Amino acid sequence: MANSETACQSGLILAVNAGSSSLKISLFRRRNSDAKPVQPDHVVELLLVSSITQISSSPALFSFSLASHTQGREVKKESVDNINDHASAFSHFLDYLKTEASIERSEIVHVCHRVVHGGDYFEPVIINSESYHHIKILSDLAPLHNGAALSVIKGCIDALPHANSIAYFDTSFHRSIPLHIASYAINPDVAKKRGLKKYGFHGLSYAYILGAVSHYLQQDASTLNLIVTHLGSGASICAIRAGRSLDTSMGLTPLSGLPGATRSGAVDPSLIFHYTNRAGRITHDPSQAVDVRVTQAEEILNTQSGWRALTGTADFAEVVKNAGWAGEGRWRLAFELLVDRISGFVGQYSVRLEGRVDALVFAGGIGEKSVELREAVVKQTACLGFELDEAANRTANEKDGPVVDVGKSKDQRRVLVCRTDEQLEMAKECALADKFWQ
Ligand SMILES: Nc1ncnc2c1ncn2[C@@H]1O[C@H](COP(=O)(O)OP(=O)(O)O)[C@@H](O)[C@H]1O
Ligand SMILES: CC(=O)OP(=O)(O)O
Ligand SMILES: [Mg+2]
Repeated sequence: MANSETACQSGLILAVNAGSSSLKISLFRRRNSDAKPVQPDHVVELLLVSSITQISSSPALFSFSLASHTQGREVKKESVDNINDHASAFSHFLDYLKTEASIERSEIVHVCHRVVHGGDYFEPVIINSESYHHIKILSDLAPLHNGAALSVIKGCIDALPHANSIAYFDTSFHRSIPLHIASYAINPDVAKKRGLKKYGFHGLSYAYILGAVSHYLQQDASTLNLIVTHLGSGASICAIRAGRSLDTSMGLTPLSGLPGATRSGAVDPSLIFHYTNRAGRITHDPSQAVDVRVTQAEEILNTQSGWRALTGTADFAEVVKNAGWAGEGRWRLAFELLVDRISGFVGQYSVRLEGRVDALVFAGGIGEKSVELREAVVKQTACLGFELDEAANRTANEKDGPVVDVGKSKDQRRVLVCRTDEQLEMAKECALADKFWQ
C-alpha cells in the first residue's frame, strides 16, 4: 500500500467508472477529517470531472471540466478518433490531467474503480494478484464490464504505480436480497457449485440514490421504501425496503431484466436457440484486456439487441425524438417496449413492498433527462398512486441539486429524479474508510 506522508496529506481520490459504453472519471480531494461535514457528500471536494462516451462506436466523445468551471465555462469537449476502448480512454484522460488541470499524477493516493461483478466479494478490496484474479474469473459473467474495468486497472498500475487501486462492486448493495428472491428454480446443487443466482448490478448507483433521497426527504435511509430505476446504456430497477435491496431486475449477469442500448433484457431462455443454431459456440474477443469467453448466444443478446437492434441507434435521446405519433413504427416500438417493461416491474415491486412505497425514483442518463419517458411510465403506473407535476417534470433538468421532486404528491408516493453519481459514492466510501488512510 502506498502510504508516503506527502501522498496522504494531499489526499486526492480518483474515481473511475467503467460502464458498458462509457468511462466516467471524477477527481476529489478528501476533506480534513477534523472538520465535521454538513452533508455526507461533503467528506470529499470535487476537483474535476471527465467522461468518454460512445467508446465502442468511433469517434468517442471526450469531455473534461474543472469543478470550478462546471457552471458552463471551460468545458472541453472533443471527438477523439484514437479512443477505441476503455484503456485508451483512460490514457487520454491522464494526458489531460497534467496539461489542463496541472495535477501531478503522484498526488493521487487512491484510485477507486467501479467493478460491476464482485461475486461473493462484498467489501471494497485493494487490487493485488488475488483480487485481480477474482475479478478476472468473473469476467465471463459481466462480459461488457469486468474486462473493461481490468484494462483500466492495468493502466492505473502502470501509470500511477504509487497509488492504490481499490475495487468497489456493483453487486455489494444487493447482498440483502432474500434467498427465495435471489434463487432460480434450477437444481440447487448445480446452482451452489457454480454460483448461479441473482447478483444484481448498478449497486453503487442505488447506494448513492438512497443516500441522496434520504437527505432530500430528511428521513433516515433505514425507514425508506423506494422503487428506483437506473436507466442508462444498461438499465435496471430496484426495490428498496427499509433501506436495503429487496429485489432488482438484473440477475446472474447484467443481461436480464430491462432492455438496454444493446442488450435484450429478459427473453424466453429458449428464444436464442431459435434465433441461431450456433448459440453455444464460444467466441473470444481479442480486443478485450482479459480473455473473456462468451457464447454466441451471450454475444447476440448483449451486443446485438436492445434499442440499437430495434432502431439502429444506441442513443435513447434519438429514439425519443423520433417516437412521436408521426414517427416511424420502430422508434415508437422501442419507446413503448421500454415503458412497458419498466411499468411491469414497478407493479411487481409495489406488490413486493406491500403497497408501502415512499417514492418512485428516476435515474441514469435516460431517467434523468427524458421528460417523455418519465411521463409515459408515470401515466402507465397511475393506478398505483403515482402522479406527475407536469411543469416540474419538464423543468427538472434545470434544477440544482441531486434530487428533484417531479410528483404531485408531497406526502406519499412521491416521484423524484435523482442525478446519480457512482464516482462520488466510491470516493465518499473511500474517504470514510479509515483503514485506507492510516
Ligand atoms: N435527453 C435524453 N433523452 C433520452 N435519453 C437520453 C437523453 N440524454 C441522454 N440519454 C441517454 O442516456 C444514455 C447515457 O446514460 P448513462 O447513465 O450516462 O449511461 P452509461 O450506462 O454509459 O453510464 C445515453 O446513451 C442516451 O441514450
Ligand atoms: C451494470 C451495467 O449495465 O452498467 P452500465 O449501465 O454502466 O453499462
Ligand atoms: Mg452507467
